[in-house]
Amino acid sequence: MSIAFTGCTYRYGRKLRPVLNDLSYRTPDGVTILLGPNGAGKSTVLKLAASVIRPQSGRISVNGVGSRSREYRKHVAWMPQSITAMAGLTSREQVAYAGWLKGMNRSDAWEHAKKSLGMVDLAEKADSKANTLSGGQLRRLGVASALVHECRVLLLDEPTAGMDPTQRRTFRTILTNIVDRKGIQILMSTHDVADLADDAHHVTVLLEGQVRHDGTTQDFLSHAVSGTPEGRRAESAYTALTTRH
Ligand SMILES: Nc1ncnc2c1ncn2[C@@H]1O[C@H](COP(=O)(O)OP(=O)(O)OP(=O)(O)O)[C@@H](O)[C@H]1O
Repeated sequence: MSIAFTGCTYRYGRKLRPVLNDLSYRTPDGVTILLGPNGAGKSTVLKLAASVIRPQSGRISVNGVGSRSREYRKHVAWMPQSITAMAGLTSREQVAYAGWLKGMNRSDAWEHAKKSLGMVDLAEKADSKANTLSGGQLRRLGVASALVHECRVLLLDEPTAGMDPTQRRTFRTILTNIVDRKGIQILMSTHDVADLADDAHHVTVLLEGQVRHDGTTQDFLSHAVSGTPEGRRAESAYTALTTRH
C-alpha cells in the first residue's frame, strides 16, 4: 500500500512561492530514504503525506483513499522532527496515550504500547519515565508511538538526527525488522548519507520541491563520480544530484 501524490502544489502563505509545485510521487515498498538540502521540502512532503497539512491543489491518496477522509489516517503514521517526553509519564504510558489519541480503547492501547516498545528495542525502558531517556531512545519512543496503531506507511522526519554511527546502525536494523515483520512501507527524511545502507531499498532525492532522483540505492550510487572510493560514493552521488549545473 503506497501513498500517491498526484500534481500536488503546496505553499505556506498565499504570497509565498510554492514549496512543492505539481509534485507527483508514489512511496516505494520497503524503507525509503528521503534526502535533500535544507529547505528542499522534505518535512513538507512528510506532513502532507501524514495529512497534517493539505495541498492547495492536487490529490494525495493511499490505496485510492483520499487524504481528506478519516480512513486515510488509519493507514499512515507520522513521527515529527521533535519528540517531547511527557512529564510524569513512563515510556509505556506515553506510547499508550498516543494510541488512545488515535482512537484505541485503553486496554488495546496499553497492550499495543508494550508490543511497539519491543519493536524498537525499548522494552526494558517501558517503566522508566520518558524524560529519563537519551535523545536516541526518545526518537525510538517516537517511532513506537507512531507504530502503536496498525499503519501501512510509517513517515519519519529525521529520526536519526543526533545519533552516533552505532545508534544509526541499530536504528536501521530496527526499521528493517519492522518492515519484515509488519510488511509496511517506511519513508524517512535525513540529512546524512550515512543513513544509506544496502538494506535501504530505495532513495528519493528532493531538490527545490521536485523529485530529482527516485530509485534503488544502487541506482543512486551510480551517480557518484567514477573512481570515487567506496566509502565516499554516497556523498559523491548526493553532491552530483543536488548541485545545479
Ligand atoms: N510554517 C512555515 N511557514 C513558512 N514557510 C515555511 C514553513 N515551514 C517551512 N517553510 C519553508 O518551506 C520550505 C521547505 O521547508 P521544509 O521544512 O519542508 O524543508 P526540509 O527539506 O524539510 O528542510 P530541512 O532539511 O531544513 O528540515 C523552506 O523554504 C521553509 O523555509
